[in-house]
Amino acid sequence: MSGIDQRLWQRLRRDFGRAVGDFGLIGEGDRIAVGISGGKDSYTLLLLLKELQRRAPVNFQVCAVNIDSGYPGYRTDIIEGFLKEQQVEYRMVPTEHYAIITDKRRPGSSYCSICARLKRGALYTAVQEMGCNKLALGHHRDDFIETLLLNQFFVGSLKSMAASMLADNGQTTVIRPLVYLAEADIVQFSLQAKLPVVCCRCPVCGTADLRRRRMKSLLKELEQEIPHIKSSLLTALGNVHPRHLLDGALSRTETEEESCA
Ligand SMILES: Nc1ncnc2c1ncn2[C@@H]1O[C@H](COP(=O)(O)OP(=O)(O)OP(=O)(O)O)[C@@H](O)[C@H]1O
Repeated sequence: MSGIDQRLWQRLRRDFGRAVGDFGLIGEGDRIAVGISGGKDSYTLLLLLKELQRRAPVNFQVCAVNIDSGYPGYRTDIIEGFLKEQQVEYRMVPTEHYAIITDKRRPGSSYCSICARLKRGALYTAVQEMGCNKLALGHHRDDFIETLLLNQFFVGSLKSMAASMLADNGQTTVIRPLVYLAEADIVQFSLQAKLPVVCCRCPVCGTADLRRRRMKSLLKELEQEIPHIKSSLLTALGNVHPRHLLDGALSRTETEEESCA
């Protein structure tokens, strides 16, 4: 790609390819819809999938889908322009989500969680209608780590996200091929590639998710002292020792010797 630091581009491709391989994210004949929000992550995801398509030994198709939640000022025209330029099959889905949320939301309930739930439903429907078996989302390494911390700090649960998981509709496999990509690399790439990033324009855009922002700043602080903290936390997600947790429902297969490491 022109105008891009080649070492950065190689790193993104390497991390992306490693995730695809480690989690078996793409198979022969897959038809993958990329959820495109107009943000840096999903644009980058689309470009990396297209790049992989050119050199992968397996044949798969890539298309794109955008859900317009109906917030005034959301520049879907810019998103559509990008998708046209990329010569990718796409679907723009207008919805009444904004009106529904305004109408139905109970005082005190989270704006973001209702919006996300409606969006997810619309995405699954569109993906089915487009004949796709997979939906690719742009969550990256930092999203995984922050979600892990958020669940521990505020929910009392030990979980993050899956790199590959069958959706609740029982039909669509949701994949997250950016799991190994550092957000800082995606930011750099999006600037160098001049990606046409747009904001969703929801009423809480930029002010919501104070807790996630706190996790970000906490990790940044800790990184001064523990430079490898993010890679260690991500590794921890794939290195679980059920016997050393307190959930009685987990199988107790680990030996005592392993548990003393
Ligand atoms: N309006 C939308 N239409 C289609 N897909 C979406 C939309 N909003 C979010 N997604 C998908 O869900 C992923 C996670 O959404 P989230 O709102 O957390 O965005 P984000 O972390 O800011 O990422 P991005 O930079 O891609 O917006 C996105 O990367 C994208 O793949």
